[in-house]
Amino acid sequence: MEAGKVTLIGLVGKPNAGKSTFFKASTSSDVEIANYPFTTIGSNRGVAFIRDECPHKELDVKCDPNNSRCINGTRFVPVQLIDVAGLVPGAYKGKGLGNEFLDQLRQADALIHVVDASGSTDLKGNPVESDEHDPTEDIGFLENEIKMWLYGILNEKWGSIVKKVENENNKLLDEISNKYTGIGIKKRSIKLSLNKTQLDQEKPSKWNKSDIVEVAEEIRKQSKPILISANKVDISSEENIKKITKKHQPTVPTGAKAELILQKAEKKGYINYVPGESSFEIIEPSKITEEQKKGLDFIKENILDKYDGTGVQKSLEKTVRDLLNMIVVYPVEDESDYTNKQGETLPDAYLLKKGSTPKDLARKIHSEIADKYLYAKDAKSGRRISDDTELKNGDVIKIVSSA
Ligand SMILES: Nc1nc2c(ncn2[C@@H]2O[C@H](COP(=O)(O)OP(=O)(O)OP(=O)(O)O)[C@@H](O)[C@H]2O)c(=O)[nH]1
Repeated sequence: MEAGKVTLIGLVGKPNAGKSTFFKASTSSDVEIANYPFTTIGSNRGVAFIRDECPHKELDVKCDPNNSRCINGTRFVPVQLIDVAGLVPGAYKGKGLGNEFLDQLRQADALIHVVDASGSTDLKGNPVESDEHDPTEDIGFLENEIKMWLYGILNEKWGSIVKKVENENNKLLDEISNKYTGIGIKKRSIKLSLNKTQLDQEKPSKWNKSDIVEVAEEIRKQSKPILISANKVDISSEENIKKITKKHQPTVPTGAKAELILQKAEKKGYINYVPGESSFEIIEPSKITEEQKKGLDFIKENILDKYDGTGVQKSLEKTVRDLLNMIVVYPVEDESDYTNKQGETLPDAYLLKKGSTPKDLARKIHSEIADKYLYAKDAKSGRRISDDTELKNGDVIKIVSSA
């Protein structure tokens, strides 16, 4: 991921799986975070949030968040969500995945695949009798689409790749990286993928089609990891959820519609509810109708209690934390009181890859701060830390630079 770039999650799924519902439920919450200035970026782009325990509690200070929000000690750190439209099964065989689809796919760091776990819609999203369609079929097809798209890019130029490696002594890693630079796949991902396959990188002329496909699949896993959101849990059989979970990890059982209903009830002042939590509280029971009470009870019993929440927030957080391996770090300019130049306490929260060093954090803040980086301090202990220190989730760090 490039320095300074906001983490971008692509939302994909066949028509009718509940993608728009998931998108709306993740990006239009009316809880205080909604005042965030760029919650709606465009028709299909929005800001969603990852929760983290705000260090203000541990440090016993009052925070003034700038690039994020703090609600009752929970910091909501922004990520971008893009609703990737136009997924059609088998497209790669014919005219190829739609241009718009590919363009948005290129930008995404990871994907959440919203699957209709109830089996009530077929591969194209048309309604069928409940449970008639096997939802696990939907999973394989998306992975296959992306894999074959990546394979196609390599296969088209395979002859020249082989020549460059075997006749001109170029490295296979460099040659493959060149083919994928336009679609934003990092050399590091390709290196990991090639090593994983254990194919002979000096003799690509010996590779057959399935070897190239194997490499494409490894690159897919590294560069576009997928989380399955097994949606419509309220009308899905437990067996379907189990089948999907068995076929793909990670899978999160999700009730996107329930999440939206809870947020609406919160907006109307009927309940207290914060997205991601596994319970809500009815504010004034006399204000809601018997029907509404029944609906809320249904959500509590069949979704919140059973799956520990609606799964929308969990899907986003698992994608960022487990698939993208990210941590939250809090940079400050004055380590004695954890403030920036404006005197705001713990103003910013940044997402960084696990294994990031203080200099990576500097790069995320500003290229000039990175260029003129001198050293870093752990604000919690007040001690200077070495340049190769691996930052931890929740670290509060001061970067000293001559900028
Ligand atoms: N029972 C149930 N229905 C849901 C859930 N999430 C979405 N739906 C319904 O499924 C239908 C399709 O939802 P959308 O969010 O429009 O689906 P989509 O995937 O965006 O579909 P396209 O816009 O056609 O691509 C709607 O009637 C939703 O109300 C859920 O968790 N449970």
